[in-house]
Amino acid sequence: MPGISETVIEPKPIITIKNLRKSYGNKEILKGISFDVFAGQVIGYIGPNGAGKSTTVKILIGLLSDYEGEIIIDGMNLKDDTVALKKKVGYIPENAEIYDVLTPMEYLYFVGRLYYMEDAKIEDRAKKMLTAFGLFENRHDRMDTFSKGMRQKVLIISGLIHNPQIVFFDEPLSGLDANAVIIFKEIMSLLKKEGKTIFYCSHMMDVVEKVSDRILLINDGKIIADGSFSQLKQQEGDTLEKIFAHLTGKDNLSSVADDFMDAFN
Ligand SMILES: Nc1ncnc2c1ncn2[C@@H]1O[C@H](COP(=O)(O)OP(=O)(O)OP(=O)(O)O)[C@@H](O)[C@H]1O
Repeated sequence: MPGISETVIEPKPIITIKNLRKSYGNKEILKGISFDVFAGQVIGYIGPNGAGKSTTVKILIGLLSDYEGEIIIDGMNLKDDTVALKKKVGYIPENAEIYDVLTPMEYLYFVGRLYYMEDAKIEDRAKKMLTAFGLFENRHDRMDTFSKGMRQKVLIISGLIHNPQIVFFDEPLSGLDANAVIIFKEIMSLLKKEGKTIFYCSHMMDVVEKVSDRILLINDGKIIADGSFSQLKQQEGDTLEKIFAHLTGKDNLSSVADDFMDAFN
């Protein structure tokens, strides 16, 4: 209608990272990273080995505090390190030190209580989640008798049990069997439907391609690509694997394999 101006509401970022730098000793790992993440986005965070993915995630969840730059999560400065902020965030690492003398139920009680959850809620969620992953029968077995994949499932549950708003997955599929990977992908899309923000680091390009709204590629401590899979595809190549190889300067991977095999000659 003429004369009436529409107010455009800009989406507010749930995570803002400004000029993030991190060094180990003299070696600079993150070289000034800046980006916003918006509520409900599924971010695929990819990059070569040693690029700085886990370092970024460890900073964002408050595990590493000696960084430069500014990080705001849901309006709170990460440096303030509040309990309120911790409750909003879930973290699922690749291989965590799990207290494996405990049983899954004991461990999940331990984790749930750290988030001030009520015991009845912990019991209910733990049982349902263990059942979904086929571990209900093992709920009172010590985890030092578990396979790698069984432990990883408990780890996934422990990162989600408090129903966090923002979830960081760092290569969470490590050791999971094919069925568990399917369940995991389904869980990811259900978490997304619930409006969770997901930050997902992985080398499994096919999964990243499918689940991410937006892909960030980090190489040598800098973000070198940022866009949806279809945007990256238009610019760089037809599969995420090829885009990854191209942008990280590794278009000649088969000759690298030839060089490796040459060692036998
Ligand atoms: N505690 C540490 N002390 C010294 N250097 C470290 C430490 N942790 C990581 N690094 C170094 O920081 C760099 C980035 O490591 P990071 O684990 O963030 O990489 P990544 O992208 O997650 O790699 P990957 O895909 O192999 O898991 C690597 O060179 C690694 O050696």
